[in-house]
Amino acid sequence: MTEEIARLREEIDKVDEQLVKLLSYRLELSRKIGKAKLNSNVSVTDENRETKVRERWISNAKKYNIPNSLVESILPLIFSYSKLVQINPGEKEKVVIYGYGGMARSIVSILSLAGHEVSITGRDLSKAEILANQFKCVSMAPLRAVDWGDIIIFAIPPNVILSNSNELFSDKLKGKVVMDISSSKFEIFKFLEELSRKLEFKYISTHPLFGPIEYPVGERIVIIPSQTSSNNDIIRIENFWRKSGLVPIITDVETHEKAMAIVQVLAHYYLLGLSNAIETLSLELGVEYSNFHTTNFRELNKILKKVKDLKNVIIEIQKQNPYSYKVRNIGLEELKKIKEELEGGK
Ligand SMILES: C=C(O[C@@H]1C=C(C(=O)O)C=C[C@H]1O)C(=O)O
Repeated sequence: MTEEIARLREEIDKVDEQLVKLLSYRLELSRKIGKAKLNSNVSVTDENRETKVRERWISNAKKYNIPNSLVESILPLIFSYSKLVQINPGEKEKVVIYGYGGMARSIVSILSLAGHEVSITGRDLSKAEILANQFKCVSMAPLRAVDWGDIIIFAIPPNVILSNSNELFSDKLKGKVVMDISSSKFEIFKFLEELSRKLEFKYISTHPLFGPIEYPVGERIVIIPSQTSSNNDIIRIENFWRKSGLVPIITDVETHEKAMAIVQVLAHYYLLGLSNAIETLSLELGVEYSNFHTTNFRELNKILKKVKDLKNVIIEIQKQNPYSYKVRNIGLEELKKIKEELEGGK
């Protein structure tokens, strides 16, 4: 490395620190604005103000010779965190997260930031404790946690819920709101609705429409009411998620499964096929293609990598969704049609 590069990198390190410091200061100002809004009953999002801020960024970008696309990627993130620090959950809930995997982590990050009291539990308490320490919440043994909390979220795979229900669900859940986060609802919904009638808990099915990311600010979460959740329970949970920074979508099991048949089952089927075909073709043609990635292929590769990392979940969704068979048939038919079209019926 030349001396010049080393010196410039030192400069960059200083600039990076300034950037983080300024971001922190901007968030501090938002936090103060949030408090002032609370006292005057003004809502967190102010679209007119956001438009003005964006215009100022764009004109500054021009002045300092920065591409607009940089502003377009940074500013939405700044807005969402700026709004997140203004979030005051109003009613702070006592929330129990059962599980310590990627999705549990994602949900804990946003709930603790929004100021709820969060307790993490599960079979392996040392794992629960590690997650709890990361986000300044607590861990408790399962029975104690369920006794303590008002909202219980099972962030564990549906097959674990189904096969360990005797251990996981007890009459200690009576009167509490219980949610699961399974991707496919058909089987688990019926099972938990039945159980909620027996054990007298309020079952509200949910499905976060995001992967295991930290601080999923502004992402969507599906809410599916059951026969044991009242209108008031649904309003409470809708507010709970909204005020924690997510965007709730209320629907029913059937609509959810149909929508997931398209956005998950079909998309994953093609992506898995694409991933396998890439490997097969690369072997067949004897070509190492990694130096030839185009911009689109690079973006696609990021998605393919996620699909490979989550292969177990993806296969589970393919197995559970009631429309999977139909979806895959249509998927194949459409590929054939394109082939015929391209080859002129040859
Ligand atoms: C900080 C505010 O709250 C929100 C965040 C904004 C920002 O980060 O610039 C702008 C408008 C609001 O949607 C504000 O109202 O000024």
